[in-house]
Amino acid sequence: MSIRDAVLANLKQITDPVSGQDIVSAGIVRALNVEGDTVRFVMEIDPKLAEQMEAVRTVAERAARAVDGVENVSAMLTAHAEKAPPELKPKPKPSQTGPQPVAGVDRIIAIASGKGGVGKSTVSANLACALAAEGRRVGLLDADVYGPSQPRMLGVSGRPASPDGKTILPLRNHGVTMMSMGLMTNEDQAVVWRGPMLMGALQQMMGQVQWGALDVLIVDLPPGTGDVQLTLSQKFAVDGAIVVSTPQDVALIDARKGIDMFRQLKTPILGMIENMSTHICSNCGHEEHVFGHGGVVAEAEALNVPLLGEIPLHLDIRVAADDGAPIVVSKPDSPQAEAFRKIARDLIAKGQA
Ligand SMILES: Nc1ncnc2c1ncn2[C@@H]1O[C@H](COP(=O)(O)OP(=O)(O)OP(=O)(O)O)[C@@H](O)[C@H]1O
Repeated sequence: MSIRDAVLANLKQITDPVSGQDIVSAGIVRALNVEGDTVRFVMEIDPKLAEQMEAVRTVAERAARAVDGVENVSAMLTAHAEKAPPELKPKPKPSQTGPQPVAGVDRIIAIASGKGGVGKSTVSANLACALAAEGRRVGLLDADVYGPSQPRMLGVSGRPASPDGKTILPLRNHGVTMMSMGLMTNEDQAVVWRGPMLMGALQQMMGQVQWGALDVLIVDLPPGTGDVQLTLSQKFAVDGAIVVSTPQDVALIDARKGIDMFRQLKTPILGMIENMSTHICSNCGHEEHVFGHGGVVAEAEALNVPLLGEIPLHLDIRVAADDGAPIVVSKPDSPQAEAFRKIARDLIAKGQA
């Protein structure tokens, strides 16, 4: 049994005091991430129950640590999305609070997805590295507080330094300057991310991180249409959004919501990327359409947005991401890397990156 499965099995022994189900089935345990002997996950809870759930969090951490091979466990409490998101009806703000540029940053591109797990972070990391390989000065902000994955994907670790206590020094690898909101949270501390906190944290990341002079800052957003997306588009001059989706109907429905949101926020949509487009067997090269095929092409056409590219589902892409060197860095000449590199070159040719 893998460590992940063993941790999940132990967590399933814990009852959610609210629903009476186990905390995994109740959907409380999210973004479970195993890296070597370190296990991280978040527990999505009703913020009103934070005190009561803190006890459950402690038990959950202990249960995860009981698994053989696990040394460190970090479980964070996060507030689950409350009510209908206010972002559906954004109110225009007075001009002085309108979208502002970030000093030294020429362009901001947001990478979004309607649904989690469709490969938004993988696309962001590869696109950032591919743009850097083309000679662009690239920053990557991992704004996915619920499941920060860029430190792992880009192979960086450690907490960013702040020599003066005001500015934050980003990390750098594969030619990309990177900062992750996940690196700012204290691993031992339970954090309930509420809307205003998220907004504050995002503003801090954009304004206080010493990005230096960048041609493009890529922002890897959390999935869905929430506070982070809203704040980013309302407070910062976002030049364009790219929406990543798999060809499945369920993912596409959510992708459409994301596109609607950006349209309402008047953020230009640069296009859609179909990820996990076809599965290419790493042994025999046989192609298979695991999640269907062509769904995103059709959707992009229906929504009148460009299709920027199709990325195959390939084991090497996943392995490269887990090993801290995205495929465009670890196997730059592979057809899988070429799929990302072509998108990067096209964006540069159009003056968008
Ligand atoms: N084209 C691909 N081929 C193979 N594996 C992929 C591909 N794209 C993504 N993956 C893998 O799928 C998993 C989910 O990808 P990723 O973390 O990029 O998704 P996400 O949309 O950012 O998810 P979330 O926002 O929920 O964190 C990862 O293990 C990643 O390595």
